[in-house]
Amino acid sequence: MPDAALTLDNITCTFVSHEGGQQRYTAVKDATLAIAPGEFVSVVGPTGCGKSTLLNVGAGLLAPSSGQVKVFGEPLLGINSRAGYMFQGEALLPWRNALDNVTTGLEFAHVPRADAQRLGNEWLKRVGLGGFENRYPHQMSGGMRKRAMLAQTLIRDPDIILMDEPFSALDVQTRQLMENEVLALWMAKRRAVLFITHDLDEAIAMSDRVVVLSAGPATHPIGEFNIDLARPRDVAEVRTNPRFVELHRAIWDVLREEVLKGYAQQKRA
Ligand SMILES: Nc1ncnc2c1ncn2[C@@H]1O[C@H](COP(=O)(O)OP(=O)(O)OP(=O)(O)O)[C@@H](O)[C@H]1O
Repeated sequence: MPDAALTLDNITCTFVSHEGGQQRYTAVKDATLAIAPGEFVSVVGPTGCGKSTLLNVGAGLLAPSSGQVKVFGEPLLGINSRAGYMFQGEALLPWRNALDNVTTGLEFAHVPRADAQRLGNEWLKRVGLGGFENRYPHQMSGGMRKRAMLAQTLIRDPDIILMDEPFSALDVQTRQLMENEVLALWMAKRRAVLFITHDLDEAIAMSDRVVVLSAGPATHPIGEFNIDLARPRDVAEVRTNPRFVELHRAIWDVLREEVLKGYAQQKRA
């Protein structure tokens, strides 16, 4: 069997709070998750359960307290250079136009400027921003900024794509358009994707597999579902498929209780 693209093996993350004494909070405990090359995996879980923490561990931005991360079979030490990371918030530099934002990563990788600009323009076209290369972030809509961020993440053709609720700030229509665009780009390249979302519909519509996390503290996977819906998929149309409805019910059965627990904890906090 080929190595998984990304393996999170028995990961535990304990944070130490320095406010008011040395309080410890174990956000993630003994979490194991593997993503095959070319596989699209979504992780869903209640708010604040530890989804971003797991993604940060996979990106090499956060060292786990225990456990191991492997990238194509090799232990990860430091930043995961085979991964591209698309954050939840705004990641564009306000003083750079769309083209210069999209090519930032290439610049860090010392790609010659002419090559970077050619690739940048190609990617801007691919995400529907052809002709907008000179726009600055404040001159773009939320959807346009997300498109630029997508191009910024994919331009280096990473083997692993990590996405943390990338479209949560968008209106429903723009969001569905972007989801379809991501699927089309993914179908063309078939990279490993770890997609974090709290939206179960989005997770099912996009993924090959949906992993459900327990409410925190000590979050870990408690359910895993293969999404056997045919591809290519249209994220809006697939929601009316009877199998989608069936999968939604089965996953929600597991997720519901965790969401309620997470909600109760937030109210207590
Ligand atoms: N650096 C840190 N120091 C202390 N606690 C942290 C740190 N990072 C995360 N936490 C805590 O760990 C828990 C999990 O946070 P995380 O951001 O991973 O959750 P999430 O599931 O991604 O949340 P959301 O759904 O709101 O995006 C939270 O209780 C959070 O407060």
